Amino acid sequence: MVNGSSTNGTPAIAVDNLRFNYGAKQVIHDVNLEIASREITAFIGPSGCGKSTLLRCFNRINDRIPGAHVTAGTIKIAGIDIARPDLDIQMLRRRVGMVFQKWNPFPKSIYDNIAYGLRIHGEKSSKAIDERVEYCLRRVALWDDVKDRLKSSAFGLSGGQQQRLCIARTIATKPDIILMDEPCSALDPLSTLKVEELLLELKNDYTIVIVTHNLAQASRCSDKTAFFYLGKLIEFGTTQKMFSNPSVRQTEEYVSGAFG
Ligand SMILES: Nc1ncnc2c1ncn2[C@@H]1O[C@H](COP(=O)(O)OP(=O)(O)OP(=O)(O)O)[C@@H](O)[C@H]1O
Repeated sequence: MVNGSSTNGTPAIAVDNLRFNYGAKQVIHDVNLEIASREITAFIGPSGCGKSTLLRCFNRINDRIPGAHVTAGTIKIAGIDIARPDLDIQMLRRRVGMVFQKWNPFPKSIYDNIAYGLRIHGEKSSKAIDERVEYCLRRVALWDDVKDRLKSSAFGLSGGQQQRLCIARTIATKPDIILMDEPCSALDPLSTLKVEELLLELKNDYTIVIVTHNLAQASRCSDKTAFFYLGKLIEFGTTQKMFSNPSVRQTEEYVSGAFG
């Protein structure tokens, strides 16, 4: 069971000597990484370097891909090894929520997009559900836009609003960690800015890990940055240092746009 957020200095996510394969092909090579609570950590690196794969290891969503498997090492969430045989996977995915590149609201009303997960997790009180729906929509700055059309289809919202609805849906079930895989890459600049503002607000309560190709976004939003290349973690540090004075030449070349 993943139980509660990390406290007392325990990292929100601790990756220890992780190796990961798709079939016979190794795509993550001996990664060691500690992600602190209540921070935004950005994963950057050229296409195919393993950012999304590593992100998807954190809630074991890769388990759904035939042949995809961890071959060595461990991942601990709030100190709990998520490979434990008795781990409750549904609980893990509730604690470690995910937002995808292409927003994917359910084909339901705006209200039901959020209420659905609450009901699935056993909430029966309609008053409690109403309150949670409003709270989540306020947290993502959507409430004022949608409060008069909660029963309308989520598909009637703009792309940026749908993505914020998906974030609201993710926080509805009170995760500790939110994984975001290129959440803004299909959004226009204004919607991107709104999501970035939202991330900065949400990090007061959640640990956020974001995969992004947008280096300006990583430098604007994140506290820490991890740079990956060919499945290896090349450098990890404060975003300020990673972008202004990285220790490794490859990092410097990547953040300065020399390759990737
Ligand atoms: N389902 C899969 N089956 C087999 N190989 C895969 C699968 N998904 C990804 N890979 C391979 O694993 C490696 C890492 O891919 P991954 O998508 O994690 O990288 P990434 O850094 O997130 O790339 P991008 O920025 O393009 O999304 C790549 O070589 C990719 O081709």
